Amino acid sequence: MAAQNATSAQVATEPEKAADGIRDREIGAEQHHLDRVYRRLEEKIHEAEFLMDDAAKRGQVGTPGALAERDAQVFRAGIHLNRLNSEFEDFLFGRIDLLLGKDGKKGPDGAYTSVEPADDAVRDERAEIAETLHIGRIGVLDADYSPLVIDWRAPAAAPFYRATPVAPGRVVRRRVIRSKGRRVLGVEDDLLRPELRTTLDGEALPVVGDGALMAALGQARSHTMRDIVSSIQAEQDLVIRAPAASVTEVEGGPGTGKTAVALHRAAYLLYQDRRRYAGGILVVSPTPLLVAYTEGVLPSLGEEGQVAIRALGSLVDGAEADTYDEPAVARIKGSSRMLKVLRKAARGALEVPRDGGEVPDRLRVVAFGARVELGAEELQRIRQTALGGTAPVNLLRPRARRLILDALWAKAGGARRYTDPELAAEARAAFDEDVTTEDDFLAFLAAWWPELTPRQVLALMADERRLARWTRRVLNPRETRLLARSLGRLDGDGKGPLSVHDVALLDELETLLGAPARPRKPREADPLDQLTGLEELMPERGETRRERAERLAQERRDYAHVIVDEAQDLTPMQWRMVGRRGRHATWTVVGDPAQSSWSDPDEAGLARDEALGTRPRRRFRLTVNYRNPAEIAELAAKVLALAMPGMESPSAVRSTGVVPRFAVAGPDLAASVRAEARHLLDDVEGTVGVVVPMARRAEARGWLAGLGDRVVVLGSLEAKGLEYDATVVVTPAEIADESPAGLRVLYVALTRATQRLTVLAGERDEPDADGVPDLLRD
Ligand SMILES: Nc1ncnc2c1ncn2[C@@H]1O[C@H](COP(=O)(O)OP(=O)(O)OP(=O)(O)O)[C@@H](O)[C@H]1O
Repeated sequence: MAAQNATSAQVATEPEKAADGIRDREIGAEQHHLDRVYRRLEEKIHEAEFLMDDAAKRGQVGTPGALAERDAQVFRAGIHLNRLNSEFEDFLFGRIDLLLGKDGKKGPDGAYTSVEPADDAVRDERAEIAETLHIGRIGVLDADYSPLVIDWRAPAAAPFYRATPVAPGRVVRRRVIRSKGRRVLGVEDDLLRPELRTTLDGEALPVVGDGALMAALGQARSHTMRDIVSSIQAEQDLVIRAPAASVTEVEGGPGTGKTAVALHRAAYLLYQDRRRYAGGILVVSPTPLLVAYTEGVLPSLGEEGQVAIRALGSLVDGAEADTYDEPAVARIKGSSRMLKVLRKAARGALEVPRDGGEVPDRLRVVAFGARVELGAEELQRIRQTALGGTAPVNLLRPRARRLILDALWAKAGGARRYTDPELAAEARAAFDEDVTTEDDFLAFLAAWWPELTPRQVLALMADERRLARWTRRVLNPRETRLLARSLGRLDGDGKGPLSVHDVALLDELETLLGAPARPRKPREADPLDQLTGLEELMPERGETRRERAERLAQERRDYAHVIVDEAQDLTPMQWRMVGRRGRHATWTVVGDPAQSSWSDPDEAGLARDEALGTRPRRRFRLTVNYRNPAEIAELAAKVLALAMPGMESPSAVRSTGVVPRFAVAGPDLAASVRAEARHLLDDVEGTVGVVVPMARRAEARGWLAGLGDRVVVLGSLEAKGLEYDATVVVTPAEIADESPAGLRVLYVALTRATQRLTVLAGERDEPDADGVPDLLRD
């Protein structure tokens, strides 16, 4: 049998030989073009180097502006060549052959702008190719400014992605070119106007291969995501190039390319309006695993540094959370009810003694040679008045200080002593000076109105009795207990492991507390201050109020565009956190309600609406599943029907002919998982993901030791957005039972594989004789 195969592989038929000949010729043609591109780039570098050299030799020849321009040219050319040589394996990846355009107008990239062909471009099924464009990751112009390569994001490249046989526009043939370094390795063609196959210009237009998409989808997966720049599909391209105004919302099932599209959109926006977006695009991702998986995509598109990809647990500076609360706790922490609790906590924290001390209930000072005292009630009243403002608690401290001085001044009878306003102001200034330089007063203030950090307040919430005062009428006693217990991980200063949901609470507290004031720089007393009584409200460091506002805004980071991936998973509190980072931003929000692990979609929807504000929204839907073969998608659809009855699943674009495997775990679950993972490692070339219930995540880490780094184990919530050549989904019923959104989490787990899926049933799955779990039977 093997010998027979070898023979048939060696002897090619005549048509095969002819096809090989055409393929070689076409590869040769593309190689020729690529060589030309490289020659041109080298030329540009030499040109730029020469200019620089020349400029240096001639000293100050030319204006400084011209010299800077030359340097910039050298710099740009250098970057081009560097990228070409090192980063971009397939720098030049596409070509379109186009009919004559309707109006004959050309755009800035030298290509015809019209999408539609001229009326007489096709006559009696004959036509001429009027234009051939090569598409690449960056644009290159020839010496005569004709386009050698068009940037994939340029308008002229759009037909490469948008043309379909139903609406081909001017495109006759679309070609994907595969290359490595400077060598063209292959070409794959789609003929979009099959009627012109043999009649173009009187000659055949050769068509090679089955199209690039299938080739891309069949490739083995690694631990990092690839860009899809050479095979973006029309419905995806519409999203990528949607105008940036307002909010772009994208929904689509698993594997429809939402993440890929969102990242390509970031690159597109930067290309479109670099000035506006440079340094200001934030991509919010649900997990650090997904950040690690996707962060290589933008550099591969030539965009590095301008886009911040952050996991929800790392959005707040200094916090790096990747632990998960148990579902019941996560539900409390994520709910918008927490806002009320945190508001009370931020203010109530002032009343909690710090560092083993007490909150003082009286203030005694000596001023003008007399003792003046404020008692508990007076202090309480002052606190309430100060807290009457809506400003953040730390920023109300100067107001409280001022109110105390006022009260002391009144008590000391200061106001009565002077009738002349000028004298009164002077005396008051001296009084304030006396009081505020007393150590006792400073110690009192530090204890009575301490500057609070978000972490400290969070830690204070770990005391159940105290927390109960802040959760009254908002959380029930059981919820209060769960919340307090989960925060017990933190020490008195709030140090300790944070959960992903804690981070949104920290961010909310930061807003409620305000940044603690910086150490004051002693400054000359301004007589006007005394008169207006405003000095305490003036900011530190000699900043104006406006400067301070700007500094605070900058510290918070306001982005120009915010992309939210897996948006269905954001809790209301997380929406508030993300919303604060995009108050003036345009947005791209991608997600799939069917994959939501949040239990109350309506509550999250309201928070999302609030974060996005009243900006107009443009909605898109992606309908094709590029990840899962039909056999896997079909199985997952059974869970979808249970999780979200009536929700349509996306149609899978390919099929492998291999149905999912069902196995039943033996008494030693670890051994069963290992055996299944091993099987799959033999079956596929790339990665294997083992998805376990969250509760088994810790124990499962040891199960696969020694199997190599192609296989990874992850908790069901961590599987979000990731994909593997093959997956083992362990004990589906346990995953489904783990939280109110468990069925949707299971749907996510079942849709991670690009080739093979094994379902390993446990006892709770009630497998039938074929090992099929109850949940997955028809
Ligand atoms: N046009 C395309 N060409 C080639 N591959 C594609 C294309 N669109 C999507 N893919 C591939 O399909 C897979 C799924 O894409 P992606 O992860 O972006 O989907 P998703 O909608 O975010 O999925 P999920 O909702 O499950 O997280 C990826 O491997 C991606 O590279």
